[in-house]
Amino acid sequence: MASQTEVLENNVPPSYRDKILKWNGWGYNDSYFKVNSDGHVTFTGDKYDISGKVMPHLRPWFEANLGVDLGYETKSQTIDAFVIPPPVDNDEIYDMLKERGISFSNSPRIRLMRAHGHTVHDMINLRHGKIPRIPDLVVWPKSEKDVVSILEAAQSAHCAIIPIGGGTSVSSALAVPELEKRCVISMDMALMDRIIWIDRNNLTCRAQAGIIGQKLERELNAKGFTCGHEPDSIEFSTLGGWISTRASGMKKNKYGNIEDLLVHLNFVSTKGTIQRQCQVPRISAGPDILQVILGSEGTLGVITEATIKIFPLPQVKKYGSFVFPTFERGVEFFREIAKLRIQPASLRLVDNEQFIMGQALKTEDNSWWHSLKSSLSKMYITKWKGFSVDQMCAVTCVYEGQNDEVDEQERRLNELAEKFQGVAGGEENGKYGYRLTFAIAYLRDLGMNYGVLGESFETSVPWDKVLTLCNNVKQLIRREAKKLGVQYPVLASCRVTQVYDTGACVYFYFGFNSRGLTNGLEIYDKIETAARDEIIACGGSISHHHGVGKLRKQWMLSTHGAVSIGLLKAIKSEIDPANVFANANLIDIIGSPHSKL
Ligand SMILES: Cc1cc2nc3c(=O)[nH]c(=O)nc-3n(C[C@H](O)[C@H](O)[C@H](O)COP(=O)(O)OP(=O)(O)OC[C@H]3O[C@@H](n4cnc5c(N)ncnc54)[C@H](O)[C@@H]3O)c2cc1C
Repeated sequence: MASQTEVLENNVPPSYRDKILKWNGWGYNDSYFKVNSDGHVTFTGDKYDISGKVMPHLRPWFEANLGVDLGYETKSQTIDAFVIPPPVDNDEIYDMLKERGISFSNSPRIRLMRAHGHTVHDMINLRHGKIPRIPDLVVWPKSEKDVVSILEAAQSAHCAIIPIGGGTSVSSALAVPELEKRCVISMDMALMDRIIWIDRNNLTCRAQAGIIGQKLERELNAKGFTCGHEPDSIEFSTLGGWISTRASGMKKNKYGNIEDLLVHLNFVSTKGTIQRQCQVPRISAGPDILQVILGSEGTLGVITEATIKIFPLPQVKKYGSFVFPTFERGVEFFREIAKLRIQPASLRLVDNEQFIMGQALKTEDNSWWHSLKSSLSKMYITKWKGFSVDQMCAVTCVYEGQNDEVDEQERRLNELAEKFQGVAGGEENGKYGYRLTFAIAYLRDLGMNYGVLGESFETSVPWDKVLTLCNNVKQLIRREAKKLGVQYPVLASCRVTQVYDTGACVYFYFGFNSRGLTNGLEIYDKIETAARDEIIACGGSISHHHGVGKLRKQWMLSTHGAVSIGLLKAIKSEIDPANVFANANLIDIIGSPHSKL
């Protein structure tokens, strides 16, 4: 790492982010996929179900589906080789923070750890390149009072601020705009991580915004409650991050999305604090200001505390699974579930490509796929039921509730599945599908070691367009990749992850082997942009839950129209006239250095 002449620090707290997370990949330092000396893939560490296990089908899957050659490695540079730009110094802010007793540091590594999220660009820049502009200073408020104090100091010393929660953003929301000349402060919310109170009568909980999902859930569970919000990033993402990105969790059918769970919050802006005077379940008092803050992506101010709904822990949690002969049948099944409003806590339909990928991740002893290949069940599925292994797909579900409620849900789903030629696949396969969720996030890093560029992206779409959108986008990805010179098989796969009355959320995985290409990332960008254009042409949205950040900003105008964008700009210039919150997410601000207007 390039040295920096002077490191200025005050009372730097020990931080999980700096101690146990990777600097150039996803998740915990000790947890990653690797190829053993005998050529099989295993998962290291001891934090996940698959830790320490061998996945004998994974390497062949990578070879067949992405043309990966273990002889061709694209290892990451080391942290020592990484060139970190020097900070924009601002003596005034250092002095003011010290006077106010605020913890801060401008150490290169601490700044780097807060300079990015987890897009493919972020990862490629870390592994093989550099990040041209990173925060100049990191601060750690311990309370709302500290947040107010930091904002005052930043305004007075002409600094910009970017709040950071878990740093799991996949929209470039945390990237510092390259043209920003001011000293940029990354406000790390990690020390504001407490549950403040739990109200058992009204079933609400007040927590500080920096609390990480897994901690919030663990502490609520210990008291007999759950908040029910379970994004796939729950291990690292925060309450404040969820609100500011309008996050969605896998169990939204039962508990709701973050906007349904949010009752109240405190929001510190450069104009003062927004705080509703009463904590009521609903209010008819003009447009809802909470809806302006939800999804504001750090552009307007800092969420410091929030009150959310909580629920008694369910009596039963049970998994289920089904296989369907085709994706079409699976979508019809989901459509009917939504019509009848009988969706269990979570439902996922994976296409054939993802079904096969899921099987490739299983250890030999527990592979459903493996047993299908060799046992009577394969005969049952393929011969008697007429399923083709190249087309079948799977549904996994989570049931949560009272005993009789779950029994009834299970009974109705089993009955309905039969109508669409679905075959029950058992609880164990359902459970495995969900448990894999957290490990799958590590898979991209393995691919990147062998030249694979991969990403996931998502959308929401009306029911009548789900199938067209899924088929068209997958075909487009393969077509564009070929046209742009990708020489190996391309992964284009999707799953339906949320159902609504009027439509669904569709989540895509896309990846290709960049071996032999000099401009892999450019090709990647062209394909992703074309895929997003296709999504929109097919009636989908720019995002269901990942948000806009800077990555999807180009589609904001066509999504909302000029009048609405004008309104968003007016809100921004009213609440943050000096553009202190200068991450440049969502919209361009007239007069700001990044503005194209
Ligand atoms: C493997 C993986 C799985 C994911 N799964 C899901 C999923 O299932 N559902 C889902 O919705 N998303 C998912 N995401 C995306 C991401 O986790 C969410 O966007 C999440 O809500 C971000 O929270 P965070 O705390 O990490 O925020 P960060 O990444 O730190 O920040 C995101 C944005 O919020 C702002 N921000 C953060 N905290 C505050 C605050 N207190 N006040 C004001 N602004 C703030 C930041 O400035 C930034 O603009 C996933 C991402 C990854 C990498």
